[in-house]
Amino acid sequence: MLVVGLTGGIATGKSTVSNLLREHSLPVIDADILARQVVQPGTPALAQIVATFGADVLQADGTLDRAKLGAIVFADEAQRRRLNAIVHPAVRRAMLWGVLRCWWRGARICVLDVPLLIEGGLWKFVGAVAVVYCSPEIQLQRLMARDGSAREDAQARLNAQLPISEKVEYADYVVDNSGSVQDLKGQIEGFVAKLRRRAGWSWRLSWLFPPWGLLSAAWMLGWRSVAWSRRGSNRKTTGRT
Ligand SMILES: CC(C)(COP(=O)(O)OP(=O)(O)OC[C@H]1O[C@@H](n2cnc3c(N)ncnc32)[C@H](O)[C@@H]1O)[C@@H](O)C(=O)NCCC(=O)NCCS
Ligand SMILES: Nc1ncnc2c1ncn2[C@@H]1O[C@H](COP(=O)(O)OP(=O)(O)OP(=O)(O)O)[C@@H](O)[C@H]1O
Repeated sequence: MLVVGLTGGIATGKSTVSNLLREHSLPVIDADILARQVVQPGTPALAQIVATFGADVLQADGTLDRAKLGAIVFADEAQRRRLNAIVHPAVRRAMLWGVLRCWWRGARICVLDVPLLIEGGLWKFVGAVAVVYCSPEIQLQRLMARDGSAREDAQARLNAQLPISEKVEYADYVVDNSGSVQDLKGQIEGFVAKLRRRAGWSWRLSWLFPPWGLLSAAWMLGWRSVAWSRRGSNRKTTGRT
């Protein structure tokens, strides 16, 4: 099964792209949704959040006050790291189960929509990285319009992630979402066709004979790490940072 890591900057359009991919019958596992599920009342992650940030980050009904916690963690990197250390392991476990479910159902392609795919190092473990791009200015405008947030708050969220120009360097595919949603739909047609070609036919073999799947996954991971380290040394010799 081809596991595609879909990422981008905040509000560059990952969810919009994910919805279009679902319309093409590709299964999408959304890390933002999982990150909400793992902090539902009664979960160990929510208990750890309360122990770390205090009961003030809860609403009267016992659910997480996301706006309050967001205001804390997007203003302070150390606090954000503490939150990430609680939530990310639970999200990773849930994603792994999601991938296994896709494989079990015989999916040929499975898409992981993960905002922090590059920052968290998960990009190394997927078969292909797709980055949804738009310029930082468009990103900021869309973020402010969607969340009704002030420019400084939106900028603080943008600053909590690697700049989009750096994420693009990790991409096997770039989806340019600077234009209209109609333009995007056209690009997604081509993108899905490329993914289907890349997934090929060997997924059937992997499903019927799991050791083949494990071997080809190990080969792919090894090849990606060699290709990436070569790219890294080329960048050093050409003086790029
Ligand atoms: C801080 C929280 C409570 C704010 O909730 P809120 O509803 O306002 O935002 P939401 O979860 O919808 O996230 C919106 C976007 O913010 C960005 N974002 C979220 N968390 C982070 C983070 N820790 N670091 C950088 N960017 C982040 C992502 O691009 C995400 O798509 C929430 O984002 C959270 O629990 N974050 C930690 C978990 C996490 O890293 N989630 C991202 C996917 S794993
Ligand atoms: N091509 C487009 N033209 C105009 N608006 C768009 C376009 N693509 C997405 N948007 C809007 O921009 C906002 C951000 O898009 P979306 O929610 O898909 O981004 P995201 O990358 O998933 O965000 P997050 O990182 O917060 O999860 C939404 O309000 C969406 O409707």
